[in-house]
Formats: sequence, structure tokens, C-alpha cells
Amino acid sequence: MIEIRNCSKAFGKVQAVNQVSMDIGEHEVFGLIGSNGAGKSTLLRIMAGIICQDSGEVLLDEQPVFENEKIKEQFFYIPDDAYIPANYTASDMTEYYRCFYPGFRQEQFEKLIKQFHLDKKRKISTFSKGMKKQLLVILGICAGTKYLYCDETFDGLDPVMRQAVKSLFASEIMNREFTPVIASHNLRELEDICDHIGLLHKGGILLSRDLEDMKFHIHKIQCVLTDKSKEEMLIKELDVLKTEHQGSLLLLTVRGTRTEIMERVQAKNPLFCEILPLTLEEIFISETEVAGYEVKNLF
Ligand SMILES: Nc1ncnc2c1ncn2[C@@H]1O[C@H](COP(=O)(O)OP(=O)(O)OP(=O)(O)O)[C@@H](O)[C@H]1O
Repeated sequence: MIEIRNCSKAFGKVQAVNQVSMDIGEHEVFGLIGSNGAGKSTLLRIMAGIICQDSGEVLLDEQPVFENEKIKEQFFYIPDDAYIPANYTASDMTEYYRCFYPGFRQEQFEKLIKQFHLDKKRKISTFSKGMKKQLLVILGICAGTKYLYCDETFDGLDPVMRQAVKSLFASEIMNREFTPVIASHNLRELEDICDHIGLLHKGGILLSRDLEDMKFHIHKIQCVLTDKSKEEMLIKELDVLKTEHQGSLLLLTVRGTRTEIMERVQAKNPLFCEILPLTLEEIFISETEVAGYEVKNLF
């Protein structure tokens, strides 16, 4: 389990991570999402022990991570801009990682590199961005670590490769102790694979929740009520995040379960009513809007 407690990190005047606390449980796919500059990469770099937090603590299986070589064998970190030494081939990379990760699975590497149609003898500097990401995912999987940290790894893969990587993660999760932590802007992709979502904004954590639970507690309503006073009453009664009108149609984004919301709306005898779950992208937009991050504030 990864425990992040009151973790903060500043670069000069920029507070990149601000008092973040969250737990990342085992056997779950954890999605780290957030606005640009929210602190996702900084948090992953702290979790990977690349940089040290200014205050707070980050524990992996109850051990501090920074300058703890033993605990670093437990995770593999794929940064957004991974450094690969010039002239290195994929085979050279396995030699390097075999020294560091005692459980490195060479056989699985040989199998996967063929399945992904990558040439292990070719210089990695000649690979495309997506091919480099594929290779890093393969190396990360074959390292055999309990945790895999991916910084925007999915974002550079084509749809077929994203599907292949998702299947690979699913099979690893089924067959061994494996917990991927994935920072990404590709919310549709994360929605398919994540069990838990942490949402960062301006260095702070806006929410950390099971995806299913999150979707269970936020909905959009489309309804038509017979008069304005009913609309006003309904808006007062519900925990409304956003209100819009399209002609006579009232559109609300509301916190609450479907049943709770349905009861309130039905009591107003609507002419029409539909209650729908939000996609992760819609949840992201409404939660960050509440925190003041709105398109209309940007322009
Ligand atoms: N080495 C650094 N020196 C100075 N400022 C930094 C450094 N690394 C990150 N920052 C700042 O910290 C903040 C958080 O950056 P970070 O890269 O963690 O965000 P992010 O959520 O990963 O963003 P994005 O989604 O745009 O990749 C930003 O304001 C960034 O400019």
C-alpha cells in the first residue's frame, strides 16, 4: 500500500504539491488526473523517490521511499520524458534493469517484444515516441515489481496499442500482485481501466475515490418543469454543481444517488425527466469548475 501523508513540494514560489494525503491500495488500478500543472508528475516523482517532498511523508508498504534503495525494487517508474542512453537497444535496457530488479522476467520480455513487433537489436533512439512508450511499458511489466508508475504513458499510444497495454495490465493484475498508478489526461481510457481516481488541482487533492462510488454519487438531470418556482425549489433542495437552460429544458449536475435525486424531481411532477451518470470527463470538468477552473474564466 502507498500512503501519502500531508505531502508538499515547492519549486521556488510555485507550490507544485500542497498538503496532499491519499492512499493507494493494492490490486487496484489507480488513475491520477488533474489540470495542467496540477502536480501529477511532481507527485509521481516524489512517489518514485526521484525528488524529496519538503514536508509530509510517502510510505510504500510502511517504508519511506526517498533514498531507500531496497524499497525502490518494489516499483518501476515510467516518466513522461524517460532518459534512454544514446546507442542503447532494448536488449541493452534489459541488461541494465536485470541488475536493478532481481525479479526481472527475461522470458516474458522476449515474448512481449515479439508480440509488440519491436526490434530488440535496434537503437531505441530510432524508435518513434509511441514505440518508446511501448518498450517502457514492456520493461515496466517485465521488471516484475509490485507497483508500476506511468506518467502519461497511455497518451502516446495508438488505440490498438492502448488496448494491448490494457489487456496486459489486466492479465498481470489477475496473475500476480500488481498495482499500476497511471497519470493521464486520457480520461476515457482511464475510465475503462481504473478502480480508483485521485483528482489533483493546483497542487491539492480535490478528491480520491473509487470510480464506481464516484459515479454513484454524481448525476446529470435533464428535466422540464411546469413553472419557474418549481425549478427554483428543486435547485434549492438538491446539491447542485452546475445549472444550465436549453429552452424549457433544465440541465443540472447534482451530487447524490440516482434514487435520492429521482425522489426530489418526481415530487415536482416534471413533464419530462432523465437522470444520467456522468462520464469521468464530465466529473473532472464539474469538480474542477467548482474549484474555479472554468473555460469561461480562462478566456
Ligand atoms: N523542476 C521544476 N522546477 C520548477 N517548477 C517546476 C518543476 N517541476 C514542476 N514545476 C512546476 O510545478 C507545477 C506542477 O507541475 P507538474 O509537472 O507536476 O504538473 P502536471 O500535473 O504533471 O502537469 P501536466 O498535466 O501539464 O503535465 C507546475 O507549476 C510546474 O511549472
